[in-house]
Amino acid sequence: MIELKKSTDFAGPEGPVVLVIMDGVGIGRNPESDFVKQAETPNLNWLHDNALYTELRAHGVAVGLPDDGDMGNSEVGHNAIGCGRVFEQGAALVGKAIASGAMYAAGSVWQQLVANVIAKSSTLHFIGLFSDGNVHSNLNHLESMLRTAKQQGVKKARIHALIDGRDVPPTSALEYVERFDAFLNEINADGSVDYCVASGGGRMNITMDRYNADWDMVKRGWATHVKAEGRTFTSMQEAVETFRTENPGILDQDLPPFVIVRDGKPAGPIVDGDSVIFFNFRGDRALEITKAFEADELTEFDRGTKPDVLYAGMMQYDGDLDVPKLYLVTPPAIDRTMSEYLSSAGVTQLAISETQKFGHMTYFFNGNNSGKFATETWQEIASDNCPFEDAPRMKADEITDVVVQAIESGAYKFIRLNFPNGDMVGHTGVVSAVKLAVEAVDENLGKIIAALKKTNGILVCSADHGNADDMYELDKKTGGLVLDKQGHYKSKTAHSLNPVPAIVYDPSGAAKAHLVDVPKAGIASLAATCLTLLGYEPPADYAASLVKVG
Ligand SMILES: O=C(O)[C@H](O)COP(=O)(O)O
Ligand SMILES: [Mn+2]
Ligand SMILES: [Mn+2]
Repeated sequence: MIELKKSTDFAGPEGPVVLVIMDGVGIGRNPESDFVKQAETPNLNWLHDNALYTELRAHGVAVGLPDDGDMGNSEVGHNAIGCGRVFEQGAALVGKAIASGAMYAAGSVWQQLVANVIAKSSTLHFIGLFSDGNVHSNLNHLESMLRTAKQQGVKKARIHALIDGRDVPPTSALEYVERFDAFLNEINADGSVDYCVASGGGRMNITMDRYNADWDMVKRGWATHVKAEGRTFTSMQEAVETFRTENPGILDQDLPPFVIVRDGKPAGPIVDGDSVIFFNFRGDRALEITKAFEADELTEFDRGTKPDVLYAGMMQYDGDLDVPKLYLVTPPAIDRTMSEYLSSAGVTQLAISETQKFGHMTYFFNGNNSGKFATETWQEIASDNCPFEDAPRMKADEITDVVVQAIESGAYKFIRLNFPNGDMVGHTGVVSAVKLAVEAVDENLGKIIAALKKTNGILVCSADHGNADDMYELDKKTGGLVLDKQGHYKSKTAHSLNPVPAIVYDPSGAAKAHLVDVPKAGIASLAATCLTLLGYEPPADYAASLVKVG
């Protein structure tokens, strides 16, 4: 049984502590590409000057990624914030399991998948994000698995490639296609194996929906990968080039689905007896396609006859639901989350966001577990299914209405919320909309501050990683902004490597909070900060609180 100790310095505020995660709102380094700076943000500006303000690391090893060249992301960010500690995550763990050979060892799930296709002379399929963004997947992992499959006697492999452009530059698909074609040429060269791409499409068009926002994406993915139904091409390169000619300006993430044909037939439908690996390590966008492969009954769409395959995920995606049944790498054992501690102390908690980030504040925040603790209430505001550049306010106003009511009701001592705008609109690359998105967050922050003033609550405001603060491509060598042929800045849709703000505002002053020096502080310190402000002693192994009280 875990236990949270009351602080002897401060009994906690009269009103609630409200943790606001401004998804994708970092602190930019280049004013021209920083659309947080360029937005009108009177509330953030005021907080910067009048509240406790510091900067936190939100990328690389500070959030459990393999190295400091890795940008932050929502999974590792919300895990760190909610769990108060830094755990090595999918990107690092899969890399290590491959390097040590543990992933392929005798008795492993990998061995079961390989044995299945060898025994049945069937096909080993790989579905996943065709990327080296290290957010959901890494192409290095796919290439390692294909090499190992060849060594172990797998004759036929098919790859179903979800084109990225969201964790990597927006129209970079052909760079990955070229790299992978060269890899396939090499691996197929001695004629002993037949490995090729069978289908694919843009990741925001097929397969990788999350949080039940749009199951039609999964339906299209199923038709494409499993049934091999759809528009046909002879190569992935031909598909990408054709779609771009037909729709100039289309981003990779939105590319339509495609099926590859060889000798007039689809190259790789998924059929009875095959093995299937979903090679993304991150869970949010893996859970729905996993359900489509695993569930006996599926109500979300008509799958037709489900092929009888051996299915595995790269990792376990949900520790509470034990999904998927088979997985290649064990995720970090994340225990004693802030939600669990608060629940053990009887502290009432509200978690809220709109659909696109709802699981971030619940499932990710609680360490990739979908179970709810006793004192938690979860509230989801339905997201619109529209291009977010057309509706940059998203549901920020609606989320805030509920939060303000929750603050004023006195029903919750701790409220946590995520405003998706900076991130979701940031991923579109449309900078005029990004500005409006950040302004919507700022305006709603103002309403939350007003409610906290009325109730003597405390605001903790931060972000999980940057995005809107870095909207143009940077030259990796010089760090300067890249220009396209017309001399314009090149738009960027991925997250940034920038730090994020951390703000503590206690309008009544009851906590007598002051900042303490936490060397190399990262966003994991937000958990201990919230616990301190609620009047508790943070657990000894949590990353240090940013404030002292009393
Ligand atoms: O899944 C996504 O939308 C992107 O790959 C990463 O964005 P997120 O980490 O902010 O969700
Ligand atoms: Mn995020
Ligand atoms: Mn994002």
